[in-house]
Amino acid sequence: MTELSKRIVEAVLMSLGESFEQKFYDSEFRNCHGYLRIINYTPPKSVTQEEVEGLGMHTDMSCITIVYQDQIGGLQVRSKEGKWLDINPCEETLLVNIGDLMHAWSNGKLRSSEHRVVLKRLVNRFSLAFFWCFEDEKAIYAPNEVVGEGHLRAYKPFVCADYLKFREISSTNGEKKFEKVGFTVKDFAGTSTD
Ligand SMILES: O=C(O)CCC(=O)C(=O)O
Ligand SMILES: [Fe+2]
Repeated sequence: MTELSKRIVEAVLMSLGESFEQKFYDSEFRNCHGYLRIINYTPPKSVTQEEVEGLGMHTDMSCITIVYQDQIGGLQVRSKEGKWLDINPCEETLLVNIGDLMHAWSNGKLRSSEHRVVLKRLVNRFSLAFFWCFEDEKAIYAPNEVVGEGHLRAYKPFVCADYLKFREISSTNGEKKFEKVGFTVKDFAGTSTD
């Protein structure tokens, strides 16, 4: 997974600018680390509504997240226009989400994916999510070349661990957030109020 994450980050950097993977991989992403979350969703015994919340709407606190979901499906990603799109399970296919850390580092050029899990069937669902993150002590500051001439800086510099702490403290503690994303890096370090 480590090797795959590195390759994906390099590809993502290439998408931001010519030779950006050579310019920025070693200096910025060399000390990234990952952790794997194994999630088992047990549905309620009976449901009255069509869709049951499996995992509330959120953004990931990672640079990228690699997700495997089983054949049950249920993962949804929100489009820029606010429409929920089903990510249908596909054999031997992994999904990559951009997370908040990459969002801030890229000055918002790469959008942190807003996603959730809905349980549409009364069966167990299983997924694996591998979070690839900056080291805790890293100061996240979009390089000038990434921001680009004539563009405003959308995020103040911040230390990774401080953002993780902020999310922990401001998490909604079980409150329903199916339709609300909760706090993100915009609330923590955004320079504008929109
Ligand atoms: O279970 C899934 O498909 C997604 C899990 C997820 O988004 C997360 O753990 O952050
Ligand atoms: Fe997630």
